[in-house]
Amino acid sequence: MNAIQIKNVSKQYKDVMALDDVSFSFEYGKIYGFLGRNGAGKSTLINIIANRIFADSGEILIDNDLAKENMNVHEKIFCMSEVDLYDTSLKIKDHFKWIEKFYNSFNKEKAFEIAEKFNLDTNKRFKALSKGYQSIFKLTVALAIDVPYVIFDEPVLGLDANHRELFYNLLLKDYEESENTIIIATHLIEEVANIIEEVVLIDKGKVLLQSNVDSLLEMGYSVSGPASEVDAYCIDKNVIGDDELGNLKIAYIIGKKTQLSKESHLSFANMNLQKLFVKLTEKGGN
Ligand SMILES: Nc1ncnc2c1ncn2[C@@H]1O[C@H](COP(=O)(O)OP(=O)(O)OP(=O)(O)O)[C@@H](O)[C@H]1O
Repeated sequence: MNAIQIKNVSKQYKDVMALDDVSFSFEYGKIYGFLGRNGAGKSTLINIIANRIFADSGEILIDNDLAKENMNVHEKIFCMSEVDLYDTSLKIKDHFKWIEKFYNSFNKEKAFEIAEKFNLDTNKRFKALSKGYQSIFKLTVALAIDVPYVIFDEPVLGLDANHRELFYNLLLKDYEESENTIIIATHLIEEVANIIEEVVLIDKGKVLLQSNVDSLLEMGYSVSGPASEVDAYCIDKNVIGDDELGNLKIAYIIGKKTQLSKESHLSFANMNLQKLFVKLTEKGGN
């Protein structure tokens, strides 16, 4: 079922076409990776879905209702983004009290529980938090709001590895319990590869690819071993990238695996999705 339908949406900033006739749908109850390089148009589309800015043309439907300036629709969506919408001089615990007044679906007790898991000091003022903890506060709010559509724009920027893992674990636990639609916009595919089911890849304002993760992984594979053997194996293959460490090499290949000889020292593994995306979006330079 199509939950969020994006129909022919365009948005131009002076000479930049941030979104160019974009059409696709986010289906109900899935976790999406909304991917693209810096400046691809991810935040622009999210801000249009969240009614923070308006498209020049096209429309967004949410559960078949037009989203533009429609409060009924927007009670179904929460968007955690980098934009600071919070009063920076307020203490975190007071933010939770305010948010509870504005959002029926905000569970304050749950927010305090999540804050404790992250060791977020709720007696501190927002402006006194480190950059990482400011992000954690915003994630905490998003995780404590139970709406059908939750959008995260670069959620783990500034978080250390432990806090990233904690965030992903909490997100997955919520998802399993609620089956809400979750959209994670990021340029770090490998970060989210283990938790997302579907990928929408956007580049220069256009959708390049929409696929489920399993199909993407089936597009190719990686081969590793002694550099000279990897090079020999790759001669007639579609290699999209490689990494070397001393005499060892790993190459990323699009296509089907071919049989290795018994004497071979090579081994196969999954495609690296980040390499695949770099390849798919590399035309046009940096
Ligand atoms: N308010 C604005 N004024 C002018 N240009 C803008 C504005 N907002 C976005 N753009 C431009 O539109 C394009 C898309 O930007 P957008 O922020 O949507 O990309 P993004 O995919 O979210 O990138 P990032 O991962 O770097 O956040 C970029 O070229 C950007 O410079």
